[in-house]
This record gives sequence, structure tokens and C-alpha cells, in this order.
Amino acid sequence: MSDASYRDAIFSTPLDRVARFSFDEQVVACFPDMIRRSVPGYGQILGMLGLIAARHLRHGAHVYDLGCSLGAASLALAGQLPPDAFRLTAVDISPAMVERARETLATECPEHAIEVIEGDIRTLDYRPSGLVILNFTLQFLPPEDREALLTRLYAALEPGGVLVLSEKVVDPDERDNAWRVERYHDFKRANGYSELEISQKRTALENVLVPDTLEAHHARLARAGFPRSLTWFQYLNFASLIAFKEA
Ligand SMILES: C[S@@+](CC[C@H](N)C(=O)[O-])C[C@H]1O[C@@H](n2cnc3c(N)ncnc32)[C@H](O)[C@@H]1O
Ligand SMILES: O=C(O)C(=O)C[C@]1(C(=O)O)C=C[C@@H](O)C=C1
Repeated sequence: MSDASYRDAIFSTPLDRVARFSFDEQVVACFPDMIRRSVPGYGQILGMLGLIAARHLRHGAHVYDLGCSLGAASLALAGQLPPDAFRLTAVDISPAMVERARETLATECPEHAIEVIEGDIRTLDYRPSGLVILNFTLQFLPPEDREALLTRLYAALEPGGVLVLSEKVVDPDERDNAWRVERYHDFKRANGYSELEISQKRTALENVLVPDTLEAHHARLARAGFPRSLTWFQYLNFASLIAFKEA
């Protein structure tokens, strides 16, 4: 997938006006490089999805990859589980993402039953599923729409089903939060991003990516119906949670 990807240089030159970040063709063209250089632990999280599925997924159960972008989470599952282990629906609202994800998944894992659909995950009709993946997607929904989606996903999960939720997070302690964000910017610099790129992207993401605290995530998952959730991964201000439906 990354073979056809360009290096992310979107925010490398000064922009008169930094537009709101959007998942358009320009982002699609460099997305694998952008997300790998911008999300600490991204590869490790993808690597765990197959192991989580192997432990929690009933053979042949349905999986959703919501806000799939180029299908990296679906691809990770297909790389780790045989074709008869699951069926999967990957969904994204960006036509440019969906087009590329379709091509990639058809080429890379033709044996697996994976469909890619263009749609809004807030209004989709969900079928009974064993695993739902929200890998850095919920953070892009308006905060007021998040609980309703999780409530619908809880209802769609089969007994024993699990939801994996990866997010950029904020720390409620101002000093701790500042430390994490500063080290995150160091992480970006170490990955080749300039001060200009870091600051212009930050502006572009304002009010587009609205992060919650881990506490807010766990409380919201509980209100949505999940009796238990835990944070299984954290790297600076990026985390992944798993929420369980009772068996
Ligand atoms: C950071 S990317 C997700 C990365 C991807 N899950 C991965 O693991 O590589 C967020 C994605 O969510 C999608 N998205 C945002 N709002 C959405 C919505 N309401 N319905 C469906 N997809 C949405 C965006 O188009 C974008 O592709
Ligand atoms: O670059 C940042 O500051 C990010 O928050 C990274 C992040 C994300 O968390 O989704 C933001 C937008 C792109 O989708 C890729 C990664």
C-alpha cells in the first residue's frame, strides 16, 4: 500500500490561510506516510488487531472497520487471519479514501470477504458483529454525535463482542498534558516534520479533531452500554481502548 504513497509535504510551505483539515485527494496521496509519521504506536496497534480478533472473534463473525481510510486495519486483520475467519465491512465518508481502499484490499487480499462502502458511520444500519474497529475515527465526529454512535454499535455487537477504539487523547492535568504534547512534537520532529508543518497542521486540525480524555472515553462507553472497558495501549497522547459486551 505504501508503495503508491507520496511523502507528506502538505503543510511544508507557508499558507496564507490554513484550511480545515480534510480527507481529500491530497491527503489520500500521502496518507500512509502521514499517519505513520504522525501517530505514535500506529503500527503496533495495527499489529495487535489480529491478536485481539484471534482471541475474541467467533469463527466467521462479522467485523466493521469504521473510518477505514485506506483500509490499513482491514489489511492487518487479513494479514493475520485466514479468509474463513471473518467477513468485514470497511466504511469511510471520503470518496477518495474509499476508491483507494477498494483497489488496495481487492489486490492485497482477494480471498478475504471484505467490502468497502462509502457512507457516514453515524447513519449506517449495522448488522450483528463480533468486532468493531474505530481506529482514530471517533475523534473526527462532532462530540455531540459520539455517544449515539457507540450506543448503536453496542446494540449491534453480539454477546462477547468487542469494540477497539484508538484515539488521540488529552490529559486532564495541564502540566502532564503539556509534557505529552511537547514530546509528541519532538516525535514529529524526529520523523522529519518541520516547525512550520507541525504548527500549520495543528491549526488545520483545530475543531476538526477534537480529542477527549481517557476518563471521558471510558465514561461514554459505559453510558453506551459497555459494562467494561480498558486502555490496552498508550504512547504519549495516543491511546487504544477495548470495550467488551457481556458474553
Ligand atoms: C485518521 S483516519 C482513520 C485511519 C484508519 N482507520 C487507519 O487505521 O488507517 C479517519 C477517517 O475517518 C473518516 N471519517 C470521518 N468522519 C466519518 C464519518 N462520519 N463516517 C465515515 N467515515 C468518517 C475520514 O474520512 C478518515 O478517512
Ligand atoms: O498530526 C496530528 O497532529 C494528528 O493528530 C495525527 C492524525 C490523527 O490522529 O488522526 C491527524 C490527521 C491524520 O489523519 C493523521 C493522523
